[in-house]
Amino acid sequence: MATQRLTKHNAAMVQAAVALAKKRSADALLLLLDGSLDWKRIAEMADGIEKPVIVAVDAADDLEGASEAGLKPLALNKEKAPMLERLQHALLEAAADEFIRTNGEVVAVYSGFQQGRLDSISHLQLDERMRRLTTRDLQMIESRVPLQTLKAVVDLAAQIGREGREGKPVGTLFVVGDTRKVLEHSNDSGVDPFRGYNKNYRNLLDAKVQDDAKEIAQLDGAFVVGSDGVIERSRQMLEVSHEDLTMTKGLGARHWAAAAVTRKTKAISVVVSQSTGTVRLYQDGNLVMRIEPMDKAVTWQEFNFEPPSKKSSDEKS
Ligand SMILES: Nc1ncnc2c1ncn2[C@@H]1O[C@H](COP(=O)(O)OP(=O)(O)OP(=O)(O)O)[C@@H](O)[C@H]1O
Repeated sequence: MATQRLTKHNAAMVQAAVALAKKRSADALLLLLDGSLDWKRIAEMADGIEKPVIVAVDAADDLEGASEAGLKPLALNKEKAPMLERLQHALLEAAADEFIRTNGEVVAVYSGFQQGRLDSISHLQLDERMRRLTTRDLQMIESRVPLQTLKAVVDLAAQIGREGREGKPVGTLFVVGDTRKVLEHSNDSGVDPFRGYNKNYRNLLDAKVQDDAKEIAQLDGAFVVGSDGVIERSRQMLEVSHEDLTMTKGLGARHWAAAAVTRKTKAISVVVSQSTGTVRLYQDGNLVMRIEPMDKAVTWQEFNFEPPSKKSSDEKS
């Protein structure tokens, strides 16, 4: 478990962020932390803020007691990521959990320069285009696959679409549910790296397994995933006829196969397009949801510590 100390300095920063959030009537206050804190104290300090006070840390364990204190807990699982990425991720997750509106204003306090020391406060105006599918959207297609599994797979797919792998775009396909039937329509396209592993090492609800899946997503073929989130097979080529389907122009074999398999089975397909990063969900052969990659809509600027050079400011004036 990691803890973050509520030093005099950190407390003063939280107070300043609370004051700013109140003054600007922000839609939420976000505390991006390196570990657990005295949540009751934080709630007391934020007293008077009518809007959500979100506390985000990397590990879910460190958020124990936060809900009870009246705060909105957010586990990030982004320990090694650079600060701006963690902040962006926290905002996206907060929007997905409906703690904030996707076009709201948020005051965020975080350690931008030194771990454990809250040194930065940002007042962020979120972009309306920062659209993230919400649990409510997913509930509409929950019918056959439990929401928890669907959410984990869609989150992972959106992440793959957004980030790719090592700077390269990655496309992939997850076919979720009705595995027995799905496997009747699929063949190995190569050695399946998950084969032979215990179920616990194949469950996509687990962050480590998600990382493994991101690696394997670079290889050809689809993941066949059970309703419980367990990867039953990876690297599968689907063989299904798709004569009776209609498909958006420009989509290729991966998307046709994804849609077709949901016509023949009760599974839901979650496809990431390599060329655009867009995630599409198919059910009964139809497109039921499309999620655009968000990092193309939300642009984050790096901090710039250098004052503009004399020359460039002259040019502007
Ligand atoms: N029947 C299939 N089952 C599983 N995977 C497939 C199937 N057909 C194609 N793929 C995978 O999709 C990859 C890309 O194929 P293609 O470019 O035709 O698809 P696409 O639908 O245009 O997707 P993208 O937008 O990602 O390019 C292939 O290299 C292969 O890994």
